[in-house]
Amino acid sequence: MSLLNVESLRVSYRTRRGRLEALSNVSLSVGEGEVMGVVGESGSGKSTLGLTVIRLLPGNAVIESGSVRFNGVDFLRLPEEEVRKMRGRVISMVFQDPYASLNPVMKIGEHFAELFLEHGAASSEEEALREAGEILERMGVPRERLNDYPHQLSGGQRQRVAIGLALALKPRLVIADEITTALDALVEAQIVELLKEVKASYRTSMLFITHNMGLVAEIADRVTVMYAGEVVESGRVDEVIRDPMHPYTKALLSSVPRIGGPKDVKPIPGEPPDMHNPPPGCRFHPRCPFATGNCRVEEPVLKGIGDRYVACHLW
Ligand SMILES: Nc1ncnc2c1ncn2[C@@H]1O[C@H](COP(=O)(O)OP(=O)(O)OP(=O)(O)O)[C@@H](O)[C@H]1O
Repeated sequence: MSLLNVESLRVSYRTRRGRLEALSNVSLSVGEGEVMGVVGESGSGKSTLGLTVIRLLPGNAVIESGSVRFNGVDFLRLPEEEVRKMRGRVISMVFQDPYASLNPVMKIGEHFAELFLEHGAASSEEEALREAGEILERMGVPRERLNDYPHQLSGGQRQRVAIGLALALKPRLVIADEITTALDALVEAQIVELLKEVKASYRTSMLFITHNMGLVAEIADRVTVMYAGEVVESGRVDEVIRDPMHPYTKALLSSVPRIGGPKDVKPIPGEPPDMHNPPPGCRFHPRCPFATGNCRVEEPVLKGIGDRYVACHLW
């Protein structure tokens, strides 16, 4: 059985313009020690998925139906108090902006000490700081930085600290949401290297959310491709990259420069739909070069072909 099982998840937001369905019937699973890439353009529902899994959705979100099973337990039905105890210890999240996990008026060391003491993972502040120093060094940040405030660090170091905090209590699942997007290319490459080391040494499962298929290729074992709140394709990363089945996956792959791949990067023509009013039939049909009449009226269902899944009438 997988560590994380998301089944037929439907999540909407109440907005001034009415109800917006951000996730429509989304299913995926993440195995023990596995990195699942979740990829798609802005607005496809990736962050909503991550926030649902760790139960940090904003107040205007409504989980309409579906389930999130974590280690066999129905996570969406657990009392908030239990979820709070699990956050950080069993499941944690790293955001695009490291300040989402860092308090500007607390020293780096204090963040770790608070986390360890709150979860009973250290018996004294000295022990917590000793442990924190080791984690920082594993993250490639000098131990002396424990005495600094977040603003005294570079953007890359701040993100390393946020990753260290997320891993500190050795959780079983880390959700990483666009964690390199705000960094320049060089620092991004260093963080990707760090994540590869983390993957090899911590064996933590990861939901790696990104709009960049190139990063998925570097880090993930399997990938779930999302478009307009739906899963359009999933499978092993190497297979999906070698032989993408969904026209959207093909377009995503041609829109990123890859090491050794073609240099002529083609942006995906058109725009993702207004999610208050998504198109009928296949949501990708207005941008799809292969769309037929059927694609405009009938919604494709996700079909399994071996261990690959694709939602496209062409298959
Ligand atoms: N708090 C909110 N209230 C209302 N609508 C929201 C809220 N958060 C997200 N949405 C909408 O839900 C849809 C999915 O957004 P989400 O942030 O999950 O997508 P995403 O793929 O993570 O995109 P991005 O990379 O831009 O964050 C979008 O149409 C977005 O405008």
